[in-house]
Amino acid sequence: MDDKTYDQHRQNFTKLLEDLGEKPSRDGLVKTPDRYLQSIQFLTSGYEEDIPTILNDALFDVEYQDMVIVRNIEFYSLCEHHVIPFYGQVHVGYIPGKRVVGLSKIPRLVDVFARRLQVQERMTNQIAACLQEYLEPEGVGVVIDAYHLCMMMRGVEKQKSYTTTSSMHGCFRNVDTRQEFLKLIHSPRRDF
Ligand SMILES: Nc1nc2c(ncn2[C@@H]2O[C@H](COP(=O)(O)OP(=O)(O)OP(=O)(O)O)[C@@H](O)[C@H]2O)c(=O)[nH]1
Ligand SMILES: [Zn+2]
Repeated sequence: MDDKTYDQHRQNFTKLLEDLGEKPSRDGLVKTPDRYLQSIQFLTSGYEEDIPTILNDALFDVEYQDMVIVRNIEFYSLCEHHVIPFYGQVHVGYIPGKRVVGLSKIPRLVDVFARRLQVQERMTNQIAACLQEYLEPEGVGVVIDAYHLCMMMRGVEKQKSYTTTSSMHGCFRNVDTRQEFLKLIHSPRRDF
């Protein structure tokens, strides 16, 4: 964003604070428009990310034909309807074709799709489709459990309900593979 545009947003946000009944010139609020703009830029930085750069050649030829699962990947995203956070955990599984991906790249991809204005279903599909495209695995499964603050601190105000979405590609659409994946991601955490 260029300086002129940034300044315009700062003025608009200051006006919004004023219209909400605040005094933007008071101590605690003087820097708030800047803090807000920097924070919203970070929270939507996923648009700018380049997936090939993130994968950074971390695709390795390894002979392994069974399921790889990275579970409990925490994320924070923003609901596109209310611009209020939704947050939770992503569970990713895949069965490699010719190659495996560097494990850390999976949470990095999750953040690419989380740091945008999102709906949970789209985010789930985007993570699965991205892994399917770059890894060309036998199959991939993504499950997301998330709390939506727009359903908690406003709106229906339900504190305990959370939303689960899933996206299955390739062999993860087979009943047995899907069941194995779901069983593993829901099994209790083991100490080791
Ligand atoms: N499917 C889906 N819906 C979402 C997600 N995040 C928020 N929503 C819903 O988007 C809907 C927007 O509905 P509207 O009726 O236009 O908005 P609203 O009047 O603020 O709705 P309430 O939240 O019911 O007060 C709400 O039902 C939200 O719960 C999401 O990730 N996926
Ligand atoms: Zn919402």
